[in-house]
Amino acid sequence: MSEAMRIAVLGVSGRMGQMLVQAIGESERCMLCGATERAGHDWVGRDLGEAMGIAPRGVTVSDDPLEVFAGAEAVIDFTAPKATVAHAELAAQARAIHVIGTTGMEAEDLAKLEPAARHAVIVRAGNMSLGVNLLTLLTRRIAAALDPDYDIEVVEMHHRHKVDAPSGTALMLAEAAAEGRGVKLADVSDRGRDGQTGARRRGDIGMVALRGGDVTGEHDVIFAADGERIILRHVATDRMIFARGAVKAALWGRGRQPGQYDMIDVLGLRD
Ligand SMILES: NC(=O)C1=CN([C@@H]2O[C@H](COP(=O)(O)OP(=O)(O)OC[C@H]3O[C@@H](n4cnc5c(N)ncnc54)[C@H](O)[C@@H]3O)[C@@H](O)[C@H]2O)C=CC1
Ligand SMILES: O=C(O)C1=N[C@H](C(=O)O)C[C@H](O)C1
Repeated sequence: MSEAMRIAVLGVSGRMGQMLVQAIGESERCMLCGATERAGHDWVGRDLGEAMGIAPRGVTVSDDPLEVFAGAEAVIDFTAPKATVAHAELAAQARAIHVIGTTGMEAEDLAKLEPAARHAVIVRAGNMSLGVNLLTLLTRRIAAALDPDYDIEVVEMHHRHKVDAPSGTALMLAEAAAEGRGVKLADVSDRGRDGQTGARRRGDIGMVALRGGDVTGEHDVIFAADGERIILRHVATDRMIFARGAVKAALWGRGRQPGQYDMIDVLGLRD
């Protein structure tokens, strides 16, 4: 049996960071070797287990990613866009597999991942669950089968703490719909209608974001025509689906060529 993969969790005190600690603990194929938080965070310098209110883990939370990356085969990053861009450069230097769940990254942030991917494996997805990745395939297929008389709208709802909109998942689903239609999302996307918008343009793909309460993540893709609607829906009720997906991605990355990959690659669903 091959050696357990040494994985570090970045942004460990976060909603996803704590889930990732749990998901790594579930697998015999990997072990937690390090954890980071942003400088000034009150978990920095403390034993991770003690900070989480569980038994001591023998891992001290660090605000020095370079030191942590040096001892890791993979790092899992659900933090914030600028932090993730900085992490990518360091992961490339350390030749560590970089699993990125962070959403809200702008085109300029994504462009900065390209040089890093020449030296390291990057697996990035706006949603790491099996269900949503399957839904992207269905969305692409249905969009390809229907003409633009079927108006496509992506509606998402998340908890009140979410800081980016539309969600990474909504963007994945809208991209899949555009791909199915053979158009560029940038040319047809209609985000956040307000005021005198005029009538809906044929062929547009709309995205709407709702925020409230503790909603883990809900996404509908609606194909609306005269006389009928098709609605594809994914409802996440437990963040462990994302954390387990991220751990799977890290393990999948072992021995791969440097480059950028996504969960469709990890799940073996690319056609
Ligand atoms: N791809 C996926 O499947 C999923 C993606 N996400 C995305 O993951 C990100 C994090 O989500 P949550 O955990 O809910 O947010 P959160 O705010 O609870 O956690 C983010 C953590 O990152 C830390 N952080 C920020 N800058 C840092 C730095 N430079 N170094 C180390 N740590 C740093 C913060 O202090 C915080 O603890 C968001 O972009 C969210 O949309 C969330 C769930 C699933
Ligand atoms: O911030 C979240 O919580 C989530 N973010 C991801 C997104 O932006 O789609 C994935 C999931 O929906 C939860």
